[in-house]
Amino acid sequence: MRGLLRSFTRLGGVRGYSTVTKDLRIEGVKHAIAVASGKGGVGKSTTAVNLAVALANKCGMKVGLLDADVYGPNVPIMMKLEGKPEVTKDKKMIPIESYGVKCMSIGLLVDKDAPLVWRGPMVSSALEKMTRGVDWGNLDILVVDMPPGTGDAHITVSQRLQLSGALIVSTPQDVALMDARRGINMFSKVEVPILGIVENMSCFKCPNCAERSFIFGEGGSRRTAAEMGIEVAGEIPLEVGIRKGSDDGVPIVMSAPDSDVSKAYVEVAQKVVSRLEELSKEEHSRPQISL
Ligand SMILES: Nc1ncnc2c1ncn2[C@@H]1O[C@H](COP(=O)(O)OP(=O)(O)OP(=O)(O)O)[C@@H](O)[C@H]1O
Repeated sequence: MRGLLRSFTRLGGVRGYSTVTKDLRIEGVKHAIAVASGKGGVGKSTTAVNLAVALANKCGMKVGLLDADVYGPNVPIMMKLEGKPEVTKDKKMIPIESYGVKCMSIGLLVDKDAPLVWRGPMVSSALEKMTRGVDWGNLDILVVDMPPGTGDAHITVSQRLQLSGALIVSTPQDVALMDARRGINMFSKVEVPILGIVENMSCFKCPNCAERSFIFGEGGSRRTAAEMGIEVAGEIPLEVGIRKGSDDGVPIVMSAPDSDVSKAYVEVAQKVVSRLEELSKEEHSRPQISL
């Protein structure tokens, strides 16, 4: 339904009216959401992984994780995925399950150390294979770890998956926030609702300091969110255990569920669930025109 609404509005149609068409969402997948960042290295994949694990293990959702970061697919290491995906009779790949999450990554299909060189339409066809060529079964939420930046791959994923929303990850620094704004504007242009902004490494709790044991950032994401009319979906502290967990293939939500960091990820997951519920209600209450 929303597929045609979006194409319609993109072609200059009138906002607020939809009409009946083929739904482009993946069969069996209720919501696909992007975890994106304007700038690279801000913790997008770490957020995607811990969000997916929190949604599955703390919110009782059926969850998939698609590593669409074609330039640096790290999910296989972060989720300790081993082997190649099996293929069904109708040639669909079966995701590999880890920590209760069904995972698929381009990193599972290529040699570990091979350079990933994408030319022309190759990114688009790889993403097609990673989305429609996978037997996801029934999922409440498919979390998509996007490539960093804003580009062709983002538009392709937004359109192919009919994203229900996008979560933007940034660090508190101005340079990261400037790129985050670009990301937010790009998703707005393709009519993907912003679920919120996650400020990663937002503060540091010094374990050995007697005084001033908390060092806070300057609340840059709060300012950016307020200026752009979006919500702060969470603030994740800087925590050494996160890096170790990623390298060892054990997301911190699993290894230290009672830590402040894990609680922060669970709060992000709960906000995502309630925001998706709100958006579904809004979509159902929109006026519809049938052809
Ligand atoms: N809150 C945090 N505290 C400490 N380290 C973190 C935190 N979040 C992420 N990291 C570490 O920062 C590094 C970059 O994180 P990550 O790979 O998730 O970023 P990314 O935005 O996905 O990067 P890329 O742009 O390359 O895809 C990793 O080593 C990760 O373990």
